[in-house]
Amino acid sequence: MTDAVQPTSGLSLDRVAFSRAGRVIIDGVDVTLPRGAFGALVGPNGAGKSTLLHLIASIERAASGGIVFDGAALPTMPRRERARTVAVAEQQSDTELDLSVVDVVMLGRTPHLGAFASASATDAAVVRDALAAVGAAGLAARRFHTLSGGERQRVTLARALAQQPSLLLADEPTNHLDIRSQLSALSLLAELARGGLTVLAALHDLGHAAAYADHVIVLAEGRVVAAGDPATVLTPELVLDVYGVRAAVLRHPLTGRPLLAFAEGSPAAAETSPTLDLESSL
Ligand SMILES: Nc1ncnc2c1ncn2[C@@H]1O[C@H](COP(=O)(O)OP(=O)(O)OP(=O)(O)O)[C@@H](O)[C@H]1O
Repeated sequence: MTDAVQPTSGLSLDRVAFSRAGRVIIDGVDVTLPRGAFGALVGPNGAGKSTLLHLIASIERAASGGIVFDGAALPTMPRRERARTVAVAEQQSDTELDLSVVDVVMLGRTPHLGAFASASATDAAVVRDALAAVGAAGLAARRFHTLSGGERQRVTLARALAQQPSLLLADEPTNHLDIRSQLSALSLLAELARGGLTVLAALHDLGHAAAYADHVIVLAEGRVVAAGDPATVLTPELVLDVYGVRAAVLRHPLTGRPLLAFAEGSPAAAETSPTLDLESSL
């Protein structure tokens, strides 16, 4: 099941394909994500999530297919314009950068600076706001390479936010974060999406996708096997098919959103893993 509706604005991928060393990694992927939506890209290890984000950001070039954002083809967009449009927060940030945190986040302002122009008070304010948004204001004066994994993750997200993009791609933005920071990062992304930013985040945690995303895209072996709203897509059958894991889908007692519980087991046992309403199951 894939979305058939083409949005007038937002992200649209049309039969995107990519191979590496003769092996097909992305195999005719269609994606539709309206502007201001928080999309979660999920799928098993090696499914092609990071590769797809790289193709959208033009870090790598698709062999074929269309990648369009707000009506403009991203791969052929002038580099500087693309850098003002799309930002990527990667999971593996440059750990050896011997720069202060403020300078790392200021790198996000590069596409907005004139040639040879130095950062303005506005740039400094954007950097400050980005650090505050990710809860990292207190790290501003630190050297980036001295930060912990979770601190780097937040600063990397701040650098992407400082770019003030219209499309934010985040590769496992909760990796390395403690539970409170995971939830803050996800609610920040959801809030930014409500403000009009289009967000596509590769997430491993299906529970996070269910709890925060407007739209879930499931990738397996380089293909989209399901896409749509979390409650429709994240079913026990889908989880079993794609991950080989039994799942029960409950209703979160605090938020009303889907809540997934997992168990290893045989497909036969999965027949007893229905979609449940937590309140009715208690
Ligand atoms: N540099 C490379 N050379 C050869 N194959 C690669 C390279 N990078 C990735 N691949 C392969 O491409 C496929 C997709 O990888 P990708 O990193 O996009 O998957 P992913 O869904 O992000 O995985 P994970 O959840 O493990 O991060 C995998 O089979 C991987 O082994």
